[in-house]
Amino acid sequence: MAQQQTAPSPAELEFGGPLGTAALLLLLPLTLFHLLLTCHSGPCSLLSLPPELPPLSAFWSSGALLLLLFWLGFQATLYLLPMGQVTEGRMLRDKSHLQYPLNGFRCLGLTALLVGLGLAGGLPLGNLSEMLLPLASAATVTAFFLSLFLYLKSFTVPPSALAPGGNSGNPVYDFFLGRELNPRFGSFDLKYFCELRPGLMGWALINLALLLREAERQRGWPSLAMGLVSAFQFIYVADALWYEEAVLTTIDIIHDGFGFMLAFGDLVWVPFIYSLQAQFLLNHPQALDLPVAGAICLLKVIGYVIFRGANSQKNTFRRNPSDPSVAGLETIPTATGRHLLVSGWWGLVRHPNYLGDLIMALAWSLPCGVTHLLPYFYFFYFVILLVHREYRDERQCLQKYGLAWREYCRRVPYRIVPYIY
Ligand SMILES: NC(=O)C1=CN([C@@H]2O[C@H](COP(=O)(O)OP(=O)(O)OC[C@H]3O[C@@H](n4cnc5c(N)ncnc54)[C@H](OP(=O)(O)O)[C@@H]3O)[C@@H](O)[C@H]2O)C=CC1
Ligand SMILES: CC(C)CCC[C@@H](C)[C@H]1CC=C2C3=C(CC[C@@]21C)[C@@]1(C)CC[C@H](O)C(C)(C)[C@@H]1CC3
Repeated sequence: MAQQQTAPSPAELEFGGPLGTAALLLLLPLTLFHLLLTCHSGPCSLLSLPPELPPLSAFWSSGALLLLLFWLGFQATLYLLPMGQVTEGRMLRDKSHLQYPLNGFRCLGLTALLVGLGLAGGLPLGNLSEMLLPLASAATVTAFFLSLFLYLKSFTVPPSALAPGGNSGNPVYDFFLGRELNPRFGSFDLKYFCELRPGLMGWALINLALLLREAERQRGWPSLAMGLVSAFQFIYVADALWYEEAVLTTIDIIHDGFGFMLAFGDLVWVPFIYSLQAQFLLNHPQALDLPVAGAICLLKVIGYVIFRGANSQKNTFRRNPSDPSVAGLETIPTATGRHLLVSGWWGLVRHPNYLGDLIMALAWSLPCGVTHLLPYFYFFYFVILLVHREYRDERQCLQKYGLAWREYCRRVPYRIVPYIY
């Protein structure tokens, strides 16, 4: 029988409960626009207001909204193309499994091909770099309406389809966290689509537009710093789509509902905030020596090896514990029948994937030099996000695995950074 979903108690509410989430609903868009404006201002000071505000008309254009809707429709069409394999997600509370298409990398390839053809045909992609403000407004409005739709839709599904944490009964809190775990139209999975497609590829496209604009301004090649930032971040996007299946064992897919947090995160925060380093470099060019660039590349490789190794190891183990690549690892049995890895990457710290991601985040900021704080915004935000995420995950794992989780914490005492945290 399907297990009934009970509302979390006030002590279990996350992000500061209704008040905290109400504040975030306002603060997240404000931070976004503050950063976009600051990045384009001369002083580019993270801690003071941009010296002059553009007219209100600079924040909105119907052209930007149309472009955004076209992009979403285009990516949705690619998502629906019957290419590649289909895989099964984790067992749900009603004992069923959902099917997910694994065509993300091919969609990236097709998108790259069409953009390449467009550029060869004279597509002025660099112009996108001057449309970021109205595009970000259009994406914010879209994310808001999508979240409202998701919130209303969640009242039409059975309790077994709700996320463990998003049904407190408080409308603001539930709107923010998301009530339904896997909202779908037929086989079209809205959360899985948004998590990996329009935002991630949009981020890579914005970076490319900024790089092209910089190259145009310099009448030739982009700077080394811009080249490194764009290449590092493109690798991150391509990696996410190549290992698309691994997203099915992340917290976003297995635990969090689809609400404003993820809709805004996926469609707005990722493309417009994660491209801040490239935006900064277009407006504040930085010279980079080759040896420094080499050291930054090494840091990126170290981060990537840890990030990819840890995520793939956990994903393979969760999908097939007898796979030869993970079968020899030491594990702890839990009362749920699932085991916890206690050697390999997951024996180093309790969140080795966060460690690798943080190292990469630093490597994305360093090419921007050390004269400004703004390019490091992503790194500082990411430390806060991942520390908080780790804390949330620990709480959930303690609930899921009880004594076995305590034993894991005893055997692997550090959370993210060995011997430090
Ligand atoms: N760039 C960005 O903005 C962001 C990137 N990320 C990245 O996304 C990736 C996924 O992160 P996230 O979803 O937060 O968390 P994880 O992928 O680490 O998933 C956590 C889950 O993994 C399982 N798990 C934990 N420990 C073990 C163990 N020892 N053995 C086996 N399974 C274990 C548990 O689920 P269960 O036991 O139920 O399987 C736990 O709930 C990370 O690399 C992170 O850095 C995350 C957030 C933002
Ligand atoms: C601003 C809000 C308070 C928080 C928003 C958080 C979101 C931006 C992130 C939550 C988890 C994410 C993941 C990725 C992107 C950022 C968000 C949506 C991810 C798709 C990036 C690429 C990785 O390879 C991944 C492991 C697939 C990531 C999964 C989690």
